[in-house]
Amino acid sequence: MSSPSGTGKSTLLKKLFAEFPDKFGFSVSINGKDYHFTTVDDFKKLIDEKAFIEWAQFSGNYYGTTIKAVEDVATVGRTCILDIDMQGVKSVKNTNLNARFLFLAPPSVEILRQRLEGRGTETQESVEKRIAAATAEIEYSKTGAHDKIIVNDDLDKAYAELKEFILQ
Ligand SMILES: Nc1ncnc2c1ncn2[C@@H]1O[C@H](COP(=O)(O)OP(=O)(O)OP(=O)(O)O)[C@@H](O)[C@H]1O
Repeated sequence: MSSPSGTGKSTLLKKLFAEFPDKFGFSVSINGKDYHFTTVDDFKKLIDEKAFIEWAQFSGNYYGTTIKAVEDVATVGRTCILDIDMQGVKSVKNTNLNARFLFLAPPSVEILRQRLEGRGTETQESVEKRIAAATAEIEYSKTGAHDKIIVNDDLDKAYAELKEFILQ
């Protein structure tokens, strides 16, 4: 699942997890639990072995999602939902994971801006950064890279469409 920041992905996923607490999983948990720690050397080895769907380095620490972590979610009978951006979508497309791609789109860039500002979590600078990234994400979604595009205008309607796509 990918969407520009501020579109409403967390809002919708929260509803989904509340309604279906045992059906889904993430490759890493949101709250910092369930992380798998390893040494930097081992992490670099995994990069060389192309074990990661995506990885990044922030302030000297490495973070990443391995293909195996996603497969592990499936082996316990859950569906793994990945919260990824367009780079992540491209990376997943390069794996053998049997993935389906969903893009959650804002009704317009103007409304996205209102949501980001309304959430009260962003500085003016970070709003501009997110809007610039959103424009690229929206352009990418027009290339047919996703199996489904849901426009999050009305929350209940978007949630119904999300359930229909994800449970099929
Ligand atoms: N359909 C909707 N109509 C109006 N407001 C909405 C709708 N969906 C979500 N919002 C509001 O928009 C704001 C952004 O939503 P949310 O935090 O879920 O976005 P997000 O896509 O998860 O962003 P991020 O990727 O930055 O975490 C929130 O204040 C949320 O309440």
